[in-house]
Amino acid sequence: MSKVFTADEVAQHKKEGDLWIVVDSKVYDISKFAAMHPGGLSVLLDEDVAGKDATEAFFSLHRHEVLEKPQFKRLVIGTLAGAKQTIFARPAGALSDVPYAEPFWLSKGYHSPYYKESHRRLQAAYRKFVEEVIVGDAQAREEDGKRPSQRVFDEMAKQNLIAMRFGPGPHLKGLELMGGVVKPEEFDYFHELILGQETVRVNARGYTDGLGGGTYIGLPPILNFGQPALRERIAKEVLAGKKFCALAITEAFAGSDVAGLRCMAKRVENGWIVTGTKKWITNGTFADYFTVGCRTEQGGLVVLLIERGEGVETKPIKTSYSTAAGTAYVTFENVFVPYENTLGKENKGLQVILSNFNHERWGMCTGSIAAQRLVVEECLKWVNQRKVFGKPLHSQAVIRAKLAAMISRVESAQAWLENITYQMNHMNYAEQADKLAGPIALLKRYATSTAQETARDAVQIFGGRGITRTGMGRFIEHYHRTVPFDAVLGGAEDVLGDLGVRQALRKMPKDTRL
Ligand code: HEM
Repeated sequence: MSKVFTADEVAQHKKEGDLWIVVDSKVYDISKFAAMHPGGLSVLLDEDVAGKDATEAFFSLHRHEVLEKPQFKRLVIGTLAGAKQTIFARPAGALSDVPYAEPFWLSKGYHSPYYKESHRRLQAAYRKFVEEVIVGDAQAREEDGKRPSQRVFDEMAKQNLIAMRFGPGPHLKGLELMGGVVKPEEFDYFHELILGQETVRVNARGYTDGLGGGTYIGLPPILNFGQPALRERIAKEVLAGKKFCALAITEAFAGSDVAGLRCMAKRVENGWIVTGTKKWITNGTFADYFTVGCRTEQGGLVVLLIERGEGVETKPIKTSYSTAAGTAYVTFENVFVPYENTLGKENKGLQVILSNFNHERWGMCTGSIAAQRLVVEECLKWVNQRKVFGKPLHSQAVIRAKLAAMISRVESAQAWLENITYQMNHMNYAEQADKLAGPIALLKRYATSTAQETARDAVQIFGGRGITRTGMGRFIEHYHRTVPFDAVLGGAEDVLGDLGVRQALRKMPKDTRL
């Protein structure tokens, strides 16, 4: 690698079997690799490529990460005399300096009233953790469809990250959070927002849901409505990453209209007998505990904690994201559930189900908006390096107009999210339910509908690459394919929009007139 070659020396090696090229100051001997090159041999024998500096050609066809792979790093035999490396991968954990790639509070020279030092420390530590511990597993599992590796859950549990995902609260008491970067008593919703936004950087939507998505929505009803003994037992195992929860509300018969559930719970001595089905249950294929919404014989609803066991069957549902999310169809056949597994009161199940919706939807907004931002960064980089008609792609006004819309959408969504997060920090749970259910529903509707516009624009910018699962546009293809999830989970856009407006109308003063 230390050897220095002149341009003339490199130029001597320009034929099949004896082929060198230069990419970003490094000399590659691709004599043997050329025959295996996925882009073919002929492109490498082109007179502008063989024995030449092919940096520009390379970067218009490959992601930088190709050069980082060990099998390709090995092809480097030296450097080009007088040339300097100009393109560097962002080191693990570092911030991006592409404009708008980071929210304002993380962009050099900008300010924010919301974030303190503990937020910055958590962000820096967790980004590094995500890139060093999670990304590799995420990309591999998104591909093979297996659930996130136990190793990742174990590492997360060591840092108490699983506990932190549930936001501020007594469950954090006495814990050392991410090596002590934030104290349990100072942990607030902005810390939780950071975890939500950084996690999506793994760019694997199914995996992200696999990484505790079910627990994120399935555990809170247990923590908030379970008997103390049950609560403690389950929280201990789940926060340690050893057991997993799933929230089992939706059915083939009922989705956003939870009042229409058909899964039946019959009262028997010391408990319940449950029979019915549930569909689209995130983490269901590997969950140990199911927080299940059931109809009672009185026609009301009850929420029960059902443990995996006799009569409980789960089978995977293939959706447009990977089975790493463990999305399942769940059947309960005459399952006996002890009475102490009742969460909240009999026939008051709707209250239990609805109680966590705001927090859940807000959590979805954090991820959805951060994912939108990653797409903006991908597009800005691409338009900068891609040449069309001899000029960078950004020299086209229509492309700049698309970027203007994309940037505006993500910045407005982030600003709205931070405002709501600030409100959450200053309200108790009941106030949040009263005052923020509407705004959170409207924000989620906005975030996910703008996300879909951004996905469509990004595909137009990337062209064929934006619909190809490998290569330059692979994250755009992934985003475009999986973006509808955010728009459906936690309530479809139209339902949420309607909820937001109905909440506002309920609060209209009776005596107001134009
Ligand atoms: C060190 C040198 C190179 C390595 C290690 C390399 C590696 C690869 C790899 C792994 C792919 C598969 C797609 C991807 O993962 O991005 C690919 C595709 C391709 N490569 Fe290269 N490549 C090299 C140099 C070049 C050069 C100099 C050209 C110049 C024209 C070229 C042209 C192509 C083309 C046309 C494709 C297909 C792109 C597509 O399907 O969109 N490669 N290369």
